[in-house]
Formats: sequence, structure tokens, C-alpha cells
Amino acid sequence: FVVRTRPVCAALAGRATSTSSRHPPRRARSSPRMELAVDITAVAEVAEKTPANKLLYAPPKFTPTPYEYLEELTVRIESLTNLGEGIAREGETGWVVMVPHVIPGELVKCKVFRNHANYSEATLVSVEEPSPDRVEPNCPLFGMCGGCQYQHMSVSMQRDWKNQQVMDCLTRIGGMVDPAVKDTFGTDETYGYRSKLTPHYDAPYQGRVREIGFKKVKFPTIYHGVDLGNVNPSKVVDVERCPLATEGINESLPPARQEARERVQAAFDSGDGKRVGKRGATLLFRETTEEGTVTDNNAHVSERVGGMVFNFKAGEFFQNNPYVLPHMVDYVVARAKEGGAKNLIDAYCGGGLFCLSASTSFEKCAGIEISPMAVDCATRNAATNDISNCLFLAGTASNIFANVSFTPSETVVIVDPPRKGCDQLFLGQLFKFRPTRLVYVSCDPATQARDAKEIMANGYEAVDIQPFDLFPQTRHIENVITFQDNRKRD
Ligand SMILES: C[S@@+](CC[C@H](N)C(=O)[O-])C[C@H]1O[C@@H](n2cnc3c(N)ncnc32)[C@H](O)[C@@H]1O
Repeated sequence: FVVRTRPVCAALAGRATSTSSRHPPRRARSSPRMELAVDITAVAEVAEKTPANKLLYAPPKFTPTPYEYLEELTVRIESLTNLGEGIAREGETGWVVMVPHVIPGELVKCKVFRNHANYSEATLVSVEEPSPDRVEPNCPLFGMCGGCQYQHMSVSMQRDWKNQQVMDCLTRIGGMVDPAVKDTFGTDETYGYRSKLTPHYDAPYQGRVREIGFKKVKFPTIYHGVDLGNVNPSKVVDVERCPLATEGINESLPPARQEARERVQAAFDSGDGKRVGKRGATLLFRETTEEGTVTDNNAHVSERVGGMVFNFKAGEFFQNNPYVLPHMVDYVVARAKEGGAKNLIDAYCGGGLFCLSASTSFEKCAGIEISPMAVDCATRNAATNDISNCLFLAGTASNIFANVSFTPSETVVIVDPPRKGCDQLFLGQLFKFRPTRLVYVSCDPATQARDAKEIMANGYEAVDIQPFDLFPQTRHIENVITFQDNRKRD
């Protein structure tokens, strides 16, 4: 499997086959060519006569170098960016061209829609030489909807890439040499797994709610059957059904969408401008083991994870893949326990998921969380699950060290910060406190790698690196790194 052995940056330095109007086309090797759903030239001709979609015309600020608007290129994909886009090098200069919905190794035709200072962005037109890992996307909106990036890839390849991307972040940003990243863990539920969905609609027009769904991709992928002449210029793609969401959520979508439309129209008709909502709104769908699907952000819901029940507000943070979650929690608890420490600190603890799940393995536990609402839930969750050795505090993560009297050499810390990673004040306090072990859970391997560099510079060694596929069909990765303090203590 070639791609795994080629880090993203190394691959960038390689050579790729490419052709454009500037370079004589190379003959494509005889291989099954995927059918091009729309002839864009024909669409353009029609649009010429009847002013159609603005995507067919260069935007006013378009820079026509090195490529003209919608100039067609044939490129070999070398690698993927962390955002899941294919990277190719074009022409003699090796100009970088980014193409979404492709697989490394594929030869594809694409059309340029944006030139930047040192790379161009293109939309996929056809796949001339498909990868053996190319599969049929499950969703008809794939290529238009910005929610998924990998539906065209076999799940095993998605997981290999996620592994590769964690490795790349840790090497490039974290400064690690050959990090031992374990295979990405995932379950068989690669569709129908998402237990939270938040479709959005933009400002209604005359009380009419238009598309309700997710943000569109920057430029639709023509290959997936998109007719540019009919592309609605709205920034939101209408989603009647999302194959990533649970069945319960998909059953609730049609009535909730209709209800939102009728409610806004009625508010407009009655002159209640406030209830129309000038900036649009976001709907919530949350399915849990105890309540089924709810659509009220403020409803209290409960999810069973392992042997425990966690209550939280439907609109607040709670991991939304109930199939992978129990495995990830078991893994995090096992890594925390391994250090043999007596006490546990769970920073960025939310409703107490890790702290409470690990509580039977420690004498005393403390969690800290910025949302007072989540702290209330964590405290109630302790009582519901008959746990009496956990204390939850409301505040920023760095305040935890002043509020517990745990002996550092007998304490392990779990951190699960938001996407931006740990803040500097917290890291400073953490290094001063010096726990024996740190288990770092992250939904952004790039900010995690940045923090890992600092953690290792302060005497910790990364002893275990495990990515989890919490978000199949998308580029998103959850990664857990366990750090051990190997320095001698006075
Ligand atoms: C990724 S969530 C993790 C929650 C929990 N570990 C779980 O899995 O359910 C990150 C949490 O950090 C909280 N948070 C954000 N900034 C914080 C800060 N500076 N100090 C403490 N908590 C913070 C958020 O409110 C959120 O609940």
C-alpha cells in the first residue's frame, strides 16, 4: 500500500504526470474511464444564451494566472492535505493544484476555479484512472455538500489516511521522529452512526425558508452529476436525508424541516419580524439511548456509555458516535490507569465522561470545565451513577491545580480540549504541577501536535498514540496521545 509510506510533504516534492493546454497531453493508460456526468462545455454554451449560474463565469476578482477560469488540466494525485483535498503538481514548474474527492495515485481531469499566490484550486471533472480503493458514494449530495470529504474512498483507505495524517502532523508540527502511531480504530457502523445533526438555513426571503442543510463545498464537483447550469447560488445545500445520521434522526428530519418552514412563514405573515430570524437559524437533532430523537437544544437527554448513564443538555457537547465512543473511553481509562497513580484530574471535562468512567480506578478524581451547565450535569451524573469520589469545578482548566491538593507524583491528568488545543496558561500550570502521566484526547491532530512539542520539551515522552475513527466518511480524526514523565523526581 504505497500511500502510507509517503508523508504528505515528501509526496509534494515528488513528480507527477500532468497535462494542460500549455503542455501536450499525455495519453492516458488504457483503464476503465469513469463516465463524465455533465459536459461542462455544453452547459457553458447554454448558459451563454440564457444567463444562468454565476459559477460558469469568472468572478470579478479572479486572477487568470497561471490558469484561465475553468481551464481543464489532467493531473496525477500525489497525496492528500489535512483537509482531505488531493494534491497534484502540474506542468514543468510543478505548480500545486488541489482537487477534492480524489485518491492518491489517480489520474483525473479537473477545472481550475481559483488561482492563489502559490497554488490553484480545481474542481473534479472526471477520473481517468481510478484507484482500486474508489467506491460509489452513498449520498447523492456528495460533491456538493461540505459535510463529507471521503465517501468516494473505501473505509480501510480512509482509516489508513487518517493514520498517515496523524503521523504527518506529529512529524511536521510536533517535531517527532518516526512516531509509532497505531492503526486507526473504528467500528463497522460507517454510515448511520451520527447521533447529532445541526442543519442550518440562511436568512429567509419574504418569510420563505430556502435550503435547510449544510454548507456547500467551495465549488461543486462536476463529476458527481452536478449540472453547473442548475446549481443554486445559495451557500447551503438542501439535505432531506443524511446517510451519516442515525435512522431516528433521518425520520425526524422531514417533519422538523416542514415545521421550521411553516413557523417562519407564519411569523412573517403575522408581521413578527423577530421570530422570522434575520440571519437564519440552526436546527438540532440529537438521538440518545434513553430519549430517542429530540430537537430542543435545552432538553435534558441521557446516553448510556459502558455501564454508566450520562445526562446532558441536547445542544451541549457530547461525543456523537455512540458506536466508537465506549471503545475510546475504555482505551483512555486504561491508559490513565496504567501509570499506577492514585488520583485523576480531568481537565476540559464536559459532563464528566472520562472522569466518571475512570472513577473506580482512582482514590480521588477532580474535573474542571468552563461551562457551569456542564459542571452541573457532571455533578448530577456522579450522583446518578452512585459515584462519590469525584469533585467537579466550574472554571478555566488552569485553575484546577490551585484547587486540588493531589500529590503530583500520584496524579494522572486527562485533557480533552476544544479544537484550538490547550491554552498556554494551562500548559504552564501543568508543567509546574508535573503529573506522572498525561492522556491527551484531541479532535484536531494539528493543534495536538503543536501542544505535544511543548509537552515533550518539558520532559514527557509519548508512549502511546491511538487514532479513533469517530467520523467515518469525513476528514475528521480523533487522536489520543499518552505522555509519561520519565524524569527522576527529587
Ligand atoms: C472536546 S469537549 C470535551 C468534553 C468531555 N471530555 C467529553 O468528552 O464529553 C471540550 C470541553 O472543554 C470545555 N472548555 C473549553 N475551554 C475550556 C477552558 N479554557 N477550561 C475548561 N474547559 C474548557 C468545553 O466547554 C467542552 O465541554
